[in-house]
Amino acid sequence: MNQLDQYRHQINQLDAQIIPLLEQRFATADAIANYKAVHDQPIYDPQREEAVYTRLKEVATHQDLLPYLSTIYQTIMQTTKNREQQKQEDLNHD
Ligand SMILES: C=C(O[C@@H]1C=C(C(=O)O)C=C[C@H]1O)C(=O)O
Repeated sequence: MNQLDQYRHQINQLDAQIIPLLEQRFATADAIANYKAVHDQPIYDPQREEAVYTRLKEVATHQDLLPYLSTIYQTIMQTTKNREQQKQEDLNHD
């Protein structure tokens, strides 16, 4: 294996850890969306999203990566909300 292949192997292994964690995050967001539906609460919670960004700053060990991590979290949270919205619409149309 040349150096490039070794690095890519390392990325594959990291992705194999990240993907199941993202799957768990979506599953937990499903549970939250169900709770919110039962308790008549909106899917979007800006205060909670601010708290997620604050925690990101606390947890990140490479502060120079924060803008990039923030972009990733924007996408994760937007995707989560889109998915939960879609699931609710599907349920309402059944
Ligand atoms: C999952 C939630 O719902 C939405 C999605 C969030 C997320 O993906 O972290 C955060 C806040 C909400 O806009 C939640 O309220 O915790």
